[in-house]
Amino acid sequence: MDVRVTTSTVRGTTRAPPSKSYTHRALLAAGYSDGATVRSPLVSADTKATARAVTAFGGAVEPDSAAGIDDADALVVDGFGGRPAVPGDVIDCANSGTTMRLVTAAAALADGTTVLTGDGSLRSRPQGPLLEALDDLGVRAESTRGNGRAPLVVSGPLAGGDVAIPGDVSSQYVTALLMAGAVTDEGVEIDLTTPLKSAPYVDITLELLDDFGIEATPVADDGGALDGAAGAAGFVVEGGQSYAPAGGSYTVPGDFSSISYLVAAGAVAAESGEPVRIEGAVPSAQGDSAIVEIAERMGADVEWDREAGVITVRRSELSGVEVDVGDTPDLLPTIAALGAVADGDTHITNCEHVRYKETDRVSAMAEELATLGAETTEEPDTLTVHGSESELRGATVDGRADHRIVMSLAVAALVAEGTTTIRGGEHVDVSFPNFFEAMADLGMAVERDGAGE
Ligand SMILES: O=C(O)C1=C[C@@H](OP(=O)(O)O)[C@@H](O)[C@H](O)C1
Ligand SMILES: C=C(OP(=O)(O)O)C(=O)O
Repeated sequence: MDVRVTTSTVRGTTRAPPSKSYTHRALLAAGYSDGATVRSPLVSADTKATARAVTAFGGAVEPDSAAGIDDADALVVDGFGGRPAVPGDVIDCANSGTTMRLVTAAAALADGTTVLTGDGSLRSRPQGPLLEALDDLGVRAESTRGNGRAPLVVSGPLAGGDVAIPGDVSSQYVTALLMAGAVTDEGVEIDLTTPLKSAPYVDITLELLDDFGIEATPVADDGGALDGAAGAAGFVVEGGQSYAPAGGSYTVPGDFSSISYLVAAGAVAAESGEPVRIEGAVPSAQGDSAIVEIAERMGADVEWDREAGVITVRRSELSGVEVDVGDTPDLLPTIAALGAVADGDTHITNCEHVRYKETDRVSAMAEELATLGAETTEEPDTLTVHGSESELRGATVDGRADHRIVMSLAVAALVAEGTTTIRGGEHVDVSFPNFFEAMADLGMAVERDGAGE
């Protein structure tokens, strides 16, 4: 679907969608339990893939009312009690890397064979280190094409044990092993062979596991317990634990990766003197809350009332900065879009792992922002955007079938002169299904294939 965005200003109050990362984990953790309710879930293409996997393992995921899953205020999960059944069919993880990694480790617990696949993007992403780790733990875990990519075949059961895995490809391997490890007989000890990137995502996992009554510990080189995943040499999770959230339910916080587009839109295009207010910005373990500090460093007029969970942002002149995205890969497209509007160079460093996402987001942003008139320089682990608002001109850009590329280009399109056509606008359904409705409510001039404003 083509989306056309014409230069416009934004103002008013909007609400952050619920967190994709927490929803995936909460649905699977509820699956590992005897049953639990997930309140304020993100219902999107990716989280539906995790719900399908929970169902395939013998659980069930139902909306709490007759409203239907897309409008559910809560999802009632009937769990499989730590013992996934052998699925009756292939599990389709669609576009979701989180689903594929977390479900591959869950599948290893089943006493039989599970087959996992996904769309073309997901079948190009790296799964090799997780397959090797499971293989080392005595599970048959293979790529059908022998290239470390899906389709995958996993035959359990997994008893647990000690395993080594790199930390610089995807933190989701660690999350997967910790979540499954808690219900093994022997537990799992993970030794990182390279430093962990995207560490805050493992903190999200540890926070959620704690809320489900599961103990898992990051450890230092000397084996001592650490407070968080940053700088960890490994992780330990005891086996034989039971998932059960206090009171039988878990509430998902707002999503800071999604909030990043709302903050960026306000920073570049808020109506003069008028703020954009974003509700649902409650503090949690999400590393992507760094968007507030990054926007501030660029010169944005932004305030975060953490207690109220409200971010207020007004338009201001932005300047280029240097940002290390080792911990916050999903912010790269947003920062690149901000950089295209800012004055001077924005250097985004430590971003090689951002190439392993739904698409190579480093190249995608370098090329698509260049189409809008921004100069960009790409290196293996650095993207530099040589910004200047006056240079951005509406053009036809390719969203690369990647939700974050689409949403970031839409932010740049707010200030690009004339109309920008973004191809593949429908892919926002992966993480922020009502993105264009929310932006239109704030004032974005947007048309979607005859859908109007
Ligand atoms: O665990 C998670 O919820 C995620 C981890 C990150 O991936 P990597 O750990 O592969 O960098 C992030 O990019 C992804 O959007 C969500
Ligand atoms: C990379 C992402 O998600 P996943 O790895 O789950 O596909 C994302 O949401 O940006």
